[in-house]
Amino acid sequence: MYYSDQLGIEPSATEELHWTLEVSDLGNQKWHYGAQKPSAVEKHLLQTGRPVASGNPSLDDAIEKAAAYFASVQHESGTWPNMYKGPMFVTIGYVASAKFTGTPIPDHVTTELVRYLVNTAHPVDGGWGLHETDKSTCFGTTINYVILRLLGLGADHPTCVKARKTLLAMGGATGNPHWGKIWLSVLNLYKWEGVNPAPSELFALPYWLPVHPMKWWVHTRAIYAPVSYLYNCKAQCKLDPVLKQIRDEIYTRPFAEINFAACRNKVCGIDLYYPHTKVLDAVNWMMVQYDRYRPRWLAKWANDIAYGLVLKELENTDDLSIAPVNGAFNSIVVYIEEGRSKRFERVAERLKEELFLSPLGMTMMGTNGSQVWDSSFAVQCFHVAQVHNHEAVAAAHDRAVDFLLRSQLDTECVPGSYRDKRRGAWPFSTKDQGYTVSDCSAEAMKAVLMARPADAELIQRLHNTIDVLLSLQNVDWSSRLMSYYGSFSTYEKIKATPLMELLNPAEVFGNIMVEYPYVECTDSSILGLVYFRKHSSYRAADVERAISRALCYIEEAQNPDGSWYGCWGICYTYSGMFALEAFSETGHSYANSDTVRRGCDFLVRRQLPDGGWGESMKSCETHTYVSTKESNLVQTSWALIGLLLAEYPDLTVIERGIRLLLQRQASDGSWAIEGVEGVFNHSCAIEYPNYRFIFPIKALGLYRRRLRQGGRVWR
Ligand SMILES: CC(C)=CCC[C@@H](C)[C@H]1CC[C@@]2(C)C3=C(CC[C@]12C)[C@@]1(C)CC[C@H](O)C(C)(C)[C@@H]1CC3
Repeated sequence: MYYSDQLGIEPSATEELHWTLEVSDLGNQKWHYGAQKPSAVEKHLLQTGRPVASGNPSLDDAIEKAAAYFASVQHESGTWPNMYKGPMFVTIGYVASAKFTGTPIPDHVTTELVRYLVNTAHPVDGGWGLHETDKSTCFGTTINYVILRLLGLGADHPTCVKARKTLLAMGGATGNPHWGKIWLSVLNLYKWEGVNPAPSELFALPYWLPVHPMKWWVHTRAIYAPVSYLYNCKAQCKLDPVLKQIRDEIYTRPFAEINFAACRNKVCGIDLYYPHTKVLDAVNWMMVQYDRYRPRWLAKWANDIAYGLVLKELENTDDLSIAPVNGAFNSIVVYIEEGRSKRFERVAERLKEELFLSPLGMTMMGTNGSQVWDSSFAVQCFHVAQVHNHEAVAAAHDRAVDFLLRSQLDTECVPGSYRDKRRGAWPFSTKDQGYTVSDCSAEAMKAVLMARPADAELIQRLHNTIDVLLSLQNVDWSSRLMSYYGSFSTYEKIKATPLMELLNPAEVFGNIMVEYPYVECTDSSILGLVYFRKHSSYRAADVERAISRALCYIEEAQNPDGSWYGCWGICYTYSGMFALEAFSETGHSYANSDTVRRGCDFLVRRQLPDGGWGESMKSCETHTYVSTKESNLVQTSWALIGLLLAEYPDLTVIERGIRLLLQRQASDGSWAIEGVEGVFNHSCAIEYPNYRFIFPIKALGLYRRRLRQGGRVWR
């Protein structure tokens, strides 16, 4: 029973299966309301009852059943739709955009959005954090409280009463970090003079300057372009009775008495992950003076430049935007410029693709999905487990491969977008989103090569992938200087110095200003290149050199205790798996490599008494391995995959982990969601529900292979 049920908030249909999920050929997803016969996919996503655990299946049975179950919940588009949730600061974008632009939110959506927030409120204090499993913070509590009130929940509703009490105890909404203050200002619940400056003039600076925003990390610049526009015109929603009431509810003092300018640098201590540097404070102070005295025409001129960049982003993403945060800001900016134009309607419509439904209710996801990433790993795990051509799996396997082939980027961005060549690469979610990611490209390439190893036309298509991938490696002089030579970053190679982090204004996230070297991205890139090398001699010398440089980087990035810090999954377990796979594919194993040996020993030392592994989100925040009490299915699989690929000699260690995977499997072959697996920017956790199939299947498959090689059988 959900908390929302206890409070009498009924799901938008007494049967939640009244909802249907529409998915296009390119993986774009949208939930619709209306009674239709639910498919296996909707049942899988919305069912609440779980089958009981099945005891001890045989290894073959477990693999067979798991793969068959996973195949059965694939959508016919070749994707595995799933709720990519966790961050608690995204839905505000959808609700604020609707409020600002006067776009109605349908009742059934409203109900489900409310239900999700009611169900995720902190059980003790009733607030919300940066992500779903976080402690309550000022940011999370303020914006989600505002959402509930805008969606029509009364101030006297128990959920609001409890959250408000917590918010006021934290000092009220003036303690919000930068982004919270921006959303509040857009909603006319705060004053722009209390927001640290983000002038659009930054985008008008000459590109050769090392601080030019178009050299920042793609997400940060994609968000700051529309934000700077809103800042320069001090955009504000029309004040109405509800907003007036909220103004009276979220502060510890009457709105009219608050000195907003004095709150510019005030951030609630609970929220603070990345405090301002002195450099940022000084720059902010200067920009405040600038903002005060600059002529109106200059602000407008700079805004035209920022708007031009927003339009290019929309063109390059078919009106979707890189992710919902900038998508929501973009929709407001387009509305200010064009009113309810055709473009605005389409941007607002596409924003809805980021909403997803679960038994808890509906929320806005971190991106429009994880389609390409998941389908790549799914294809790979079917091959590793040698079930890709089994009757229950073959069709799903082929559909996933076709989806990947359809999703390869085949156009360039419009000129003047400050984007690199992308033809041949793959994105994380969908082709429409259209942003190259290094590891997504490499893993997708690996998957299609596993499926169609002898396809000459495919190899030809992959030449472009190789060109993009090679262009992404960090190999210029500054990378030598900063010792990330040979590494790969996420979307682009590093274009501006990491010293830019001194100007990180976000307060709640680390490492967002520029690209960084990432061990996982480097590992996956190696894997992609190694697979390609097996099938083609295209740019052989370059590929060879890229692989060896990347390996050197990973060796250097290893910590003295043998671990690698993971940035996109929790945490050392995730990264350890990727690193060990990269070494294994290049001929290094426990027997012949000291690096591998230390990597394995680190993992083995963390095995829990029940044979599994469990790592806490605190590892990411504190950069030290923090174990959970309970072991976790996905992390256990990661550790096992690493050890198996490294040919860790002691099979009993591995066998204990394998038993745990089998014990947790339900009688229908599935596994339950156990906890959050992913992370970003060191502080925000995000769920990857498909990992609970992909990685256990891969681990079991590798284990079976190992037993067969040794001529042994599972007892
Ligand atoms: C702080 C900001 C800007 C918030 C918006 C959220 C996005 C930045 C997040 C949500 C999902 C996210 C973590 C993601 C990634 C980057 C940052 C994203 C897009 C990437 C693509 C980086 C490379 C990684 O190896 C991997 C492919 C796993 C992830 C996938 C999700």
